[in-house]
Amino acid sequence: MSLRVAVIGAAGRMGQQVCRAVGEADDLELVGRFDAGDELGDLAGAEVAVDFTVPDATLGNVLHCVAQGVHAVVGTTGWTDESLNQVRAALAVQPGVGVIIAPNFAIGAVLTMRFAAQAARFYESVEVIELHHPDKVDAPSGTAIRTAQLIAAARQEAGTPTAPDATKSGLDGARGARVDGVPVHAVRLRGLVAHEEVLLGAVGETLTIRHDSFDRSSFMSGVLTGIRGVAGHPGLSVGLEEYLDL
Ligand SMILES: NC(=O)C1=CN([C@@H]2O[C@H](COP(=O)(O)OP(=O)(O)OC[C@H]3O[C@@H](n4cnc5c(N)ncnc54)[C@H](OP(=O)(O)O)[C@@H]3O)[C@@H](O)[C@H]2O)C=CC1
Ligand SMILES: O=C(O)C1=N[C@H](C(=O)O)C[C@H](O)C1
Repeated sequence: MSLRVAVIGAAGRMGQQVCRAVGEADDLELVGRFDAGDELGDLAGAEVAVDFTVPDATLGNVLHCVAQGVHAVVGTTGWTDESLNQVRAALAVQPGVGVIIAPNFAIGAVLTMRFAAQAARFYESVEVIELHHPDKVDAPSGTAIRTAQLIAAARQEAGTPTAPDATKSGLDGARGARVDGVPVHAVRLRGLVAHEEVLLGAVGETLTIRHDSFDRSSFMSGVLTGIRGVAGHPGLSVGLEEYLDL
């Protein structure tokens, strides 16, 4: 028997790819497509809903899914500690329901975050650069924010000193945005899809960890892992790594 799946944001760049990937999977059945303005209702009887919408809408969509007892696989960005806690509170009264919120479903991006966190304590300096298509509405990317948070946490745990930076004057924004103290720079360029570089520097050497998604098909294997795994992971999981044996 196939797992019934609904897609929210189905007409979007990611939503269209997810609908295709679900439609092509023998063990999954696409039962509903929802877009802006649609009533989610009972999510067309889906057991799992996938959300690739916009930061302003995703929390409401996920809370609706949880209230309906529908598992949720979420790729939309814009999550904060506060909105994640609202999901945890909703899940507390719906035992058995699973939600996975992952800033990036591409395996290379998951590994980049992991490798960057491993490397971070060995280098004096670290900066993150994310590069995306110019139709992206948020900056920096959710992946870059999460990468910087993981780097900062690893450095704090290891007692790594703050990275050196003698900048005293200059133009606003020239040093990027700070995420937990880590500089994050966002590039928007026609021709790109989704790319990230973590630059690490020590005396006499640098290490660059780079991931490139050249096509949105790169996210589909991870999304399908989320869809197939979410019922077996009740509660909130943040990051695809929680489903992988890393
Ligand atoms: N985790 C991951 O691996 C990835 C995450 N993303 C993230 O996914 C999100 C979507 O990206 P992308 O597909 O490129 O964006 P798009 O703008 O192409 O798609 C978003 C879709 O959601 C629709 N939408 C807006 N509001 C609602 C709502 N309230 N209910 C239902 N649908 C709604 C939009 O409709 P309309 O245009 O009519 O407003 C649009 O069709 C972004 O946050 C992006 O950062 C992207 C790629 C990979
Ligand atoms: O909007 C995108 O395209 C992407 N969004 C996600 C993010 O903000 O990290 C994931 C990936 O970078 C593509």
